[in-house]
Amino acid sequence: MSSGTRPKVLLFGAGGVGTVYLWLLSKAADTTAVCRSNFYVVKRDGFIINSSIFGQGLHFKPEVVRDCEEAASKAASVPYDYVVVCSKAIPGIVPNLIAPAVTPGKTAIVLVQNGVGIEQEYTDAFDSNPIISAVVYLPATQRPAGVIAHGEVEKLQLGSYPTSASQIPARAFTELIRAAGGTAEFHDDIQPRRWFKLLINASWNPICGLTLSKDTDILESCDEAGAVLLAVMMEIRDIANANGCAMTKEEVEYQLSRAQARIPLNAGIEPSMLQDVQAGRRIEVEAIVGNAVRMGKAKGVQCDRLEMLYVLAKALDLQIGRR
Ligand SMILES: NC(=O)C1=CN([C@@H]2O[C@H](COP(=O)(O)OP(=O)(O)OC[C@H]3O[C@@H](n4cnc5c(N)ncnc54)[C@H](OP(=O)(O)O)[C@@H]3O)[C@@H](O)[C@H]2O)C=CC1
Ligand SMILES: CC(C)(CO)C(=O)C(=O)O
Repeated sequence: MSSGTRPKVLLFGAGGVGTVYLWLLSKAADTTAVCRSNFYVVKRDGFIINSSIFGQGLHFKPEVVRDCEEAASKAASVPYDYVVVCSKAIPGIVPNLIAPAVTPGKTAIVLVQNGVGIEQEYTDAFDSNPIISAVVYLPATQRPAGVIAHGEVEKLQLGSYPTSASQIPARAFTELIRAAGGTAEFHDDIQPRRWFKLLINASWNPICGLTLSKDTDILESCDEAGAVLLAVMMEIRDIANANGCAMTKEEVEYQLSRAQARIPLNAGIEPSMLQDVQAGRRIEVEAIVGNAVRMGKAKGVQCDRLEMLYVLAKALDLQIGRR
């Protein structure tokens, strides 16, 4: 590790999820965050996290930079051990942006993002660096800039990418998150965990984003809704199964039941894709829906409902991009 026993971490994507991990990691590592629209606010006032788990009004002032070139110049001769990517998973952009802060053969890149098929562009860009793939359960929103609301779950599931790569960097990062007080599980193969989470994201995220509705509002909208959601999730399950990540119908029903159980509590969730649509931001349509559809079609899996969601969400994303 770089300085004594404290590893050196750069966060790229200081939004809802990233800031909670920045706060946690700052307890066990030397941290710096790349900030964009929140740069001036955070540089002046720091972040405030209101978390159902860690406490309300948590104030901290991290080291912030405007981009990875500035991060690299501040790092001087001591390279980053980790670049943690918590921006939205929009393909074709981030590897170039983080490159100045990535030391070949040294810096591990940790992808804390939703979706499937998101890792390969990092392996292509950084073929001598460890790539760590992380599935994240952490409902969080940044509103206004610098103020993070975090709900009742915090869990990372981590593994190497590709699965055959050395496990040492992913295991070390898992230990770092634990040492910082977070919840982290190492998995020999992280891909089945990605698909299990995708059951929720590839179904609820586009449906809620396209309808400007919380998940429970969809379920309550008409008698047909529950069966349609189950059918979409079963298509995702079939694609996962065809790609070597077996899931049972019971696991699918469990994922659907989580939203059903929140109806009497009046506790609907606004998935991140809905929040992005409301804020006029580009959506993670390829990472969360498009990649799965393509992987399904390549294996001859029937996924008409998911494909329809992809086409609609893609058109919405392009429309947002034109505004
Ligand atoms: N939010 C949630 O509840 C959950 C999210 N996830 C997943 O976690 C990942 C992160 O999501 P979330 O935290 O919601 O994302 P946010 O949109 O809250 O944060 C992303 C951050 O990345 C920053 N960013 C993007 N591009 C750049 C750039 N070029 N330079 C500097 N900063 C940049 C954004 O800055 P700017 O503000 O300037 O755009 C923003 O602060 C996603 O893959 C999401 O699907 C998973 C579980 C739950
Ligand atoms: C499951 C959920 C809704 C929150 O953890 C999510 O992953 C998202 O908002 O994208």
